[in-house]
Amino acid sequence: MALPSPPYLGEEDGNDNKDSRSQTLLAKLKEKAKERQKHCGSESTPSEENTTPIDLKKKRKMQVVGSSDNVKESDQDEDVIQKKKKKSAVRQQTGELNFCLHAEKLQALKIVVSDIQTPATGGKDMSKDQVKDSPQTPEKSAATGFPVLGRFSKKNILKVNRVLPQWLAKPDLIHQNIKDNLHPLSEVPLLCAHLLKKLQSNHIQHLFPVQAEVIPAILESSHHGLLMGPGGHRPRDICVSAPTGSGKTLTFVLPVIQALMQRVVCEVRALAVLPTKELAQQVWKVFSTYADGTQLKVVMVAGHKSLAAEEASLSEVRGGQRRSLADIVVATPGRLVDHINKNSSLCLEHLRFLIIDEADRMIDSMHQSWLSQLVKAHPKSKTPLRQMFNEKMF
Ligand SMILES: Nc1ncnc2c1ncn2[C@@H]1O[C@H](COP(=O)(O)OP(=O)(O)OP(=O)(O)O)[C@@H](O)[C@H]1O
Repeated sequence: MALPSPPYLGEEDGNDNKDSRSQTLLAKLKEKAKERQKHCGSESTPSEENTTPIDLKKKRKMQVVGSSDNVKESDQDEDVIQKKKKKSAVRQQTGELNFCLHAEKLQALKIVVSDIQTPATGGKDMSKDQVKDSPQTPEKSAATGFPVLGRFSKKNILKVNRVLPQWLAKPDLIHQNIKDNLHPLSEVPLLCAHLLKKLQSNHIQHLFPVQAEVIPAILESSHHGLLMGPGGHRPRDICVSAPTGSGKTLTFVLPVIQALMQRVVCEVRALAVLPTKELAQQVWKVFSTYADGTQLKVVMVAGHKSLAAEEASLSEVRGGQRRSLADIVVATPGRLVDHINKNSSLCLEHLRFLIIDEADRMIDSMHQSWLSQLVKAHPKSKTPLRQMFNEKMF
């Protein structure tokens, strides 16, 4: 039996059927979606209050995934619309939550800030006077219990008055103008005939101001011997500060030679230390010039010769006994330390005059610790340093 074929309704009728079917399907889906929305809304509302935005997102995602299992592929468009709607709802909710969280944070910050500003005044600002009077140690915040840092009071610092020693605070001032303050040799007291003659033979008729001031002072202090100054006191140390070319070299050369020229036994009694070999050579030359005609011997140890040659010029051994060959030694710091450390030919037992020329530059070479080595080499090293400096210092 043949089945009755459906009546031909034309192409338009077929299309209508399809449309009506899809419309009904769409209507169903919409209903489902509405139900789901209602369902989701009623479920999520109470719990979302206690969840973080991240949890909410996860939840939404789970729901979306769960719902997609039940929906057919043809429903994807509708699903996307629903997702967007949900997302916007979630964003709105999370925005509110974020706002709430921010507000809470701000509140917390406000509490902390107010603690810092007003720990002890119950929220009121402290006046400047109160801050000044506040204790030195940091207080603990009443609200947090943490110590509040940075609240140290200002203390008036006592002004320190610099006190210079008398010899620096009240120095003997010497005229700067050399030409208008020349002193004829005949007027200079205590200068011996030998040196006057030597000066004249070197075409010097006048002494410069610094020379006229310092030479008599040194001669006076050594007038009663090398160990004792005026009144039985130890000879004074002397510090001279004068410009270049003012004649400082003769200022110490002349009195040292005059003080030593009557010596009986040759021993190193004067030591001049200079920063460079060239300066040592200049000073050695001046010493040699004015020591000429006396029995004084001037020796230079500045590295211009080998250490052994310098050693030989300092002393010799005769009859099993060491004999000094130098009364006045002119040295550079480096070589001086070498001789002190490496051999015993430099004996400083009888040293009476220590001359530190170019003292400002010599401070730079103090890293060689030549001065402390010198003090150690001196037999009076166990006595205080100032006694070591009984000699004159320029
Ligand atoms: N009374 C004097 N009359 C004439 N000339 C002098 C006199 N005293 C020193 N001179 C000469 O003046 C020059 C400078 O002297 P000197 O080298 O002693 O100065 P200084 O103060 O030691 O200088 P610097 O700080 O550069 O060593 C030298 O040529 C020296 O011969």
